Amino acid sequence: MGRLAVSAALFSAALIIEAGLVTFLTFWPIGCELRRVDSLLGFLDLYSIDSNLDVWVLMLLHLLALPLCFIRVAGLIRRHRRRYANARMAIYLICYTTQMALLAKAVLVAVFGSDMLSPGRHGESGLIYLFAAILTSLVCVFVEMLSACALVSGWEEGGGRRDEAGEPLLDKTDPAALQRQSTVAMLLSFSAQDTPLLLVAFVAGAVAALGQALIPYYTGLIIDYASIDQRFEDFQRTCLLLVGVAFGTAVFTGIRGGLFTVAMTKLNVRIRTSLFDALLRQEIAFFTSTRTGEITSRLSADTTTVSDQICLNLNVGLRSLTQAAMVLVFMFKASWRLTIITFILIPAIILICKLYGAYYRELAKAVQNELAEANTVAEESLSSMATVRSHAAEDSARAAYQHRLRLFYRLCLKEALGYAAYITCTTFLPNAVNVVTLFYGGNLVLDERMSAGSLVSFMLYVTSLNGALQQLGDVFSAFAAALGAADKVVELIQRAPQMPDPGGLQPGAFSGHLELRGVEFSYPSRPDTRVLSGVSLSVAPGEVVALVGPSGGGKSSIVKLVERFYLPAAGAVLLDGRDVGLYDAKWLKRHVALVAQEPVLFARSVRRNILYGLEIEDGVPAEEVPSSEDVEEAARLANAHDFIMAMPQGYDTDCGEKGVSLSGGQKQRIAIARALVRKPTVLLLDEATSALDSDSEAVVQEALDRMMKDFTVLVIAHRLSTVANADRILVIAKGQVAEQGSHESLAEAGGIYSALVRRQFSKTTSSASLAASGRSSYVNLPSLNTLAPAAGAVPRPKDPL
Ligand SMILES: Nc1ncnc2c1ncn2[C@@H]1O[C@H](COP(=O)(O)OP(=O)(O)OP(=O)(O)O)[C@@H](O)[C@H]1O
Repeated sequence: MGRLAVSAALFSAALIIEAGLVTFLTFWPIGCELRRVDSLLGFLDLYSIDSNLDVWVLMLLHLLALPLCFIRVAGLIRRHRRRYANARMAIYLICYTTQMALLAKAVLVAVFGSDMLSPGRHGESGLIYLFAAILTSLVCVFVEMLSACALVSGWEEGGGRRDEAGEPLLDKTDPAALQRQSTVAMLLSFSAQDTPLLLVAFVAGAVAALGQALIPYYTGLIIDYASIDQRFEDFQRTCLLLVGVAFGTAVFTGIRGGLFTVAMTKLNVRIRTSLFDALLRQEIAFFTSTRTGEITSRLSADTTTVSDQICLNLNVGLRSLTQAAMVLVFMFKASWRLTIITFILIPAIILICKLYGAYYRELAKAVQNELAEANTVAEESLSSMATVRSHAAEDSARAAYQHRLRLFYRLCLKEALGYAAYITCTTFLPNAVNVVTLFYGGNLVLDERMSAGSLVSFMLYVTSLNGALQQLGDVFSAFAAALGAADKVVELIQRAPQMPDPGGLQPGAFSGHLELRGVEFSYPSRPDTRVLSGVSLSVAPGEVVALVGPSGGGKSSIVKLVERFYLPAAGAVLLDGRDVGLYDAKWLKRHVALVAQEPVLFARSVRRNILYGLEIEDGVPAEEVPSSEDVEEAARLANAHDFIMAMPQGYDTDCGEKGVSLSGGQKQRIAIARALVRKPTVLLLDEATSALDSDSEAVVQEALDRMMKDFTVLVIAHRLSTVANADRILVIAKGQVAEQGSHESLAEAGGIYSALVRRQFSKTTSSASLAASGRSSYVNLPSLNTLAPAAGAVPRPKDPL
């Protein structure tokens, strides 16, 4: 950072002084009183000196510029020493050599006066000098502009690191610079869609800037007419003109502001939509490894920062730029000498802005990160408020949040200090320049080379230019902050999902034969821990297979693989003999329905919760959307119809956020209805009753028992009644199928299952025998999971211990 800052500072200083000089060399002949030029060939005479003060101004400029020009050339030669053949280097060298020759000549003239290079002797070569000066100036400015753009957009970032051949290392090794490139490209492509709107806004802004520049001009005229020339009619006319100009300026300023606000909103909507789309595309592993607070912070805070800051600053930036350009033209018209003096201000302000921009960008990124962390901590507590309350953990939640906020506050303090230093400099510099301008301008008025009105106009221009430049500085740092936030948003938008897209298979006939063949699996967040090792199982159409076994054995992971939340590392998950990945995702989710352990409902009506994923908005053709009768039938099957009808608005009752206004059992029954309304062929039941109290469980279990007769079912069960009802039982332990068979055969086999059953009986006070429980009756017995945790398995909070 240190070396980068120093070289950026030197680069910027040289660049700015050069730009000043280029302008100086180009405008000097134009600004000079033309009566002094007998012919164009006599242009060298333009360097003749009017007063001692002029000599000092010239000397100061040249003395400042020359060493910086040398540093710049030396830096160029060092950076490009292996690339002499490079065309860019050649252009640089020609331009700078010519410029240095011009500068040397200017210094000689400034020191010894124009006699030394008389027009008579050097007229011919002088003309060539003039064209060379203008041409080289233009080329230099163009090349430097490209260079500056590259620096800002990251093409030349990376601390100037180069490989052996002197090529920038960035495209191979610097992800930050690459990210910045794609951020800028994506933002440009987002904004490009509003080009007509932005063009109109820009034209309105240019007209407003012209108006702004005219106001000081007419003010100066009014002062001259009122105090010096005493021309009353002209005075009145100019006053009226000024009112007209002020009104026109206000109208165009309003148009520009309004249009930019519209563009800002459009950009915001576009960024949010793209980001949300990108998030919906991501694989499940992304959501388990990224905290929800961080994601929502990107979606809310960062997208707003990006669109607001970019549009606002584009608006202010363009306005300031056009205003500065217009004001400069008027300033040159009023007094070229004074204009050159004020030009000293530009390098200083731009240099400070550049350095501050780099520093601020880093800080802004850190502040955004810290805020996202604080949000995550708050979100974690707020989204699990019941758990926080039930463990009386409010104090630790508050402490964690306060800790994050303290870190955030410290960073903001740093940011504020940086801002304070920046404001101090940018407030002092313009005032210092005002004093110098007044001093020199006063001298010109005393020498009668400028009218008092022109001096007043000029001072108003200087104020206007200061304002424009200060705003440009603010724009620069705000852009930097917006780019920092945009980097993260664009990174998410461009993130490619780590799972291949599903196929488009939608077979007409589907029997629901489910098979896992030699499946090996690890979670992406823990690639070294094998969760399933060579699991093979098969569920025939219409069969009910129960998965039992110790906690952490891998039962839920099997269901997640069938749902294609994850991909197996080896082996295959097949439906009707074809890989699950080949099926169309929407088709698959209609034919293979899941009732999860902890049902999630959304803040919408009961009806829409049952229809979740099957509405017209989900891309389902109108004729395939289940009817109200279908919804009610599913709810009846799920034992949910009666309690739904008992609610004030029946199926239109709002479930509240995450279904808070319903009990656990009610939520689970709605989730079952949601699965049934799809009329699936395969049902996956993941311990659907484990989180319920015994009353709710009885009702839900009854619904499940009823369902199991009609579908191919893979059920993770820890209730003996469910297990006993199954056609086949698979014992999953340590990621493998340890045993399989019927309840009776396994209970007698003396393995893991019989140990589970034995221990369950010893814990049960009730003497209800398993055999007597029958296939359809429900017996509320303790969990099989509680009996024998697998060695090495991680116990999880959901276990009903
Ligand atoms: N998202 C995840 N990321 C990483 N590891 C996970 C994840 N989910 C589960 N695991 C781990 O995978 C292993 C198997 O978990 P799984 O949920 O499949 O077991 P289970 O047999 O269903 O357990 P339970 O009966 O308690 O639900 C466990 O060690 C668990 O810690």
